[in-house]
Amino acid sequence: MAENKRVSLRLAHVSKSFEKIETDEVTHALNEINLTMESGEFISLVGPSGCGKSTILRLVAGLIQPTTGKLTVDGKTITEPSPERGMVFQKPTLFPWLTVWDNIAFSLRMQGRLKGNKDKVERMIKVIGLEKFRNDYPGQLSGGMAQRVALVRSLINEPDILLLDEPLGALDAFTRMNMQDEILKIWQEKEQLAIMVTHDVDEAIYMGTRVIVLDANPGRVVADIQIKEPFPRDRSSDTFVQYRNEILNRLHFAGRG
Ligand SMILES: Nc1ncnc2c1ncn2[C@@H]1O[C@H](COP(=O)(O)OP(=O)(O)OP(=O)(O)O)[C@@H](O)[C@H]1O
Repeated sequence: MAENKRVSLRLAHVSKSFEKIETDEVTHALNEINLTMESGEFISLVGPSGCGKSTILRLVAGLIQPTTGKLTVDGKTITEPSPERGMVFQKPTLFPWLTVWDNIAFSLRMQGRLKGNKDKVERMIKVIGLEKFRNDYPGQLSGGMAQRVALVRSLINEPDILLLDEPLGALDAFTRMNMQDEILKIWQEKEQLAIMVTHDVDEAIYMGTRVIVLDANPGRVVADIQIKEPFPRDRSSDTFVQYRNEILNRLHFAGRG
């Protein structure tokens, strides 16, 4: 596979408010977020419900615009979605009328790039171990299988920035751990910038090179912790437990508002 372009993502003084038209009520989803993230980093975003984690991903994806402040990739303002920033949602969003193979191949076909790239589709199917299911439809797959398809469907575009919104939230513990390793394998190979929202502190530490803790009302960063452990991480090591305690502590204080 081709090397990804190295990028630098910057959020400068980013705030985002949502206004309810019926009640004039304003939610300050994010307030004054200042962050710089680089290719090769795996960023885990954790924090209490409503602290703006998904809003950060949607801003980076270009699905919404900040109320004030700026998001830039290599100095260029993000104004709209781009295949260079791929998003994977918690609920797998597959086309029910297309087979596994066609779902994965969809974006290549739309861009007229499928011819000559069919081996890429094959490789992705192999990575997720669904060779025998290539001709099945999403309705015939388990939740974990569908999520794997959704993941590689996004990865096939080789995005410079991979946005993961609780991609493993709906999976059972065993599938979830396997998927964590699969995502890490692909990320390590591509050295892209990955930003993942998770509610699971162990997952955040197991996968992240950096864990960012947010608090709500208004959404803001309360801790930015580098995880300096080599991969693969040992969930029961002393250092891992120390990181877990530190992050749980921050979350506890965050939760108290
Ligand atoms: N389109 C919208 N319209 C109005 N309010 C919104 C909208 N999107 C998000 N919000 C509000 O902004 C705040 C942050 O939402 P967001 O989904 O980013 O939080 P989160 O940290 O991802 O939460 P959770 O962990 O529960 O998924 C919440 O109070 C939410 O209700």
